Amino acid sequence: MTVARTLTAVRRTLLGLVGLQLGLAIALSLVDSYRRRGKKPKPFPVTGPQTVPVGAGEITTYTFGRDLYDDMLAAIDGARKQILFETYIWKGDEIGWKFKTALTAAADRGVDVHCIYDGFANMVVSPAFKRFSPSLKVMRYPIWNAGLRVWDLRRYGRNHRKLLVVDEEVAFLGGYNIGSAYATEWRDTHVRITGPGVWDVKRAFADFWNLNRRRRLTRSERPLLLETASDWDPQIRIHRNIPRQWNFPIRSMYLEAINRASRNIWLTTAYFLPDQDFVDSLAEAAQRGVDVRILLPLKSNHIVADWISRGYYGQLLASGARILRFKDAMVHAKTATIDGNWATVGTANIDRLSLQGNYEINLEVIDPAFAEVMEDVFRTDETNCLELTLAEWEARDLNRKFTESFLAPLRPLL
Ligand SMILES: O=P(O)(O)OC[C@H](O)CO
Repeated sequence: MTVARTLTAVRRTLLGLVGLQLGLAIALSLVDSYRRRGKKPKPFPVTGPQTVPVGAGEITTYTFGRDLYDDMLAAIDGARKQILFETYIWKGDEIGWKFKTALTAAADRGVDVHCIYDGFANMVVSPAFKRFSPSLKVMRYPIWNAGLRVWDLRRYGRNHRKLLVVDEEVAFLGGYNIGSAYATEWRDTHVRITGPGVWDVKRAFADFWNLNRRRRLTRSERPLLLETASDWDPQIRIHRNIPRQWNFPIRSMYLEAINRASRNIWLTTAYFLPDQDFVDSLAEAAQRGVDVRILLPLKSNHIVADWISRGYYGQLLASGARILRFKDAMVHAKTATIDGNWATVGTANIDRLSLQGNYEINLEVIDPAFAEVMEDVFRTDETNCLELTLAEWEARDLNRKFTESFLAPLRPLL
């Protein structure tokens, strides 16, 4: 056989394998969505909004969408000067309309309202919903943002952030997208902050707006938010992934905190597809005696992500880490708390798309009172979890082991 024939055979085999993997992924998704038809998630335990003072401001933690949306809408209704609103998903349903109506009313009474939503995430939302009053300044982050620079990987990140800033006074950020199902059916975590941290969230919005605006500024126009902050709050940091600047601090933030943990790491994530270094850090923490708990959905809304995620369970369980699976509803939170001191709440999932691909925003807080709230939330979630033991994991059937291994090469895509 000539070299050329061998290369052709290898190429066909590889293409065939990739085709089979994608085919299996599609088949799993179709079967899963068929099985879910008409099924409603069950209620789950939640903690009410809890507020603690941190530095010169306060942080309120939300774990139930309806509580959060009520407070966000009240803040929009009370705005006097400016609203900055940014979301990955903005459904055209009852909750989506409530936000659209409140934002439009604010703009109509003279408030300066800026909105950003992601074009790709809202492709299925009706075009009528996506027509806005001219009183609102709206940016649809485009589906294709690379233009003719197809080779430029910095232009492929999605805008996955979810935030709201009202005047100088209050900022919200966290895992919640905007939609009716998230109000009651999904377990998620968001925070409301006051104090110097608000400026950082405002800066995050303004930088994205200025970086991605389509139209050049006229001579008389100024970029959004030229002024700088006057205060530093040592307990609070806002970290932003900015793919356009190839800047991904949220992964580093996690790794640094995990690597210095001495007592506990309690991590909650909707999708768990970390890189090997991330898994190693968690496993090493467990091996040095840290109480590592990873809380995930038993079944998320993306079944292929669940299958691929399972590929990491063996190493983690063998290291002593515990895996807790939230049952009967989707847990979509992106949070962690460490050693009763450190905590993060944000938009970044523990997967490649979030940690090395998309625009994201996470709050990092070093404060025992806030860490205690986050531990309280975690304990409440644990009451709705099934723990997966190493013995159970090792006893799973061959079909499952085969599917996990077969889908493993798709990991870098997610
Ligand atoms: O990308 P996230 O974390 O906001 O989750 C969104 C849902 O997966 C939509 O299907």
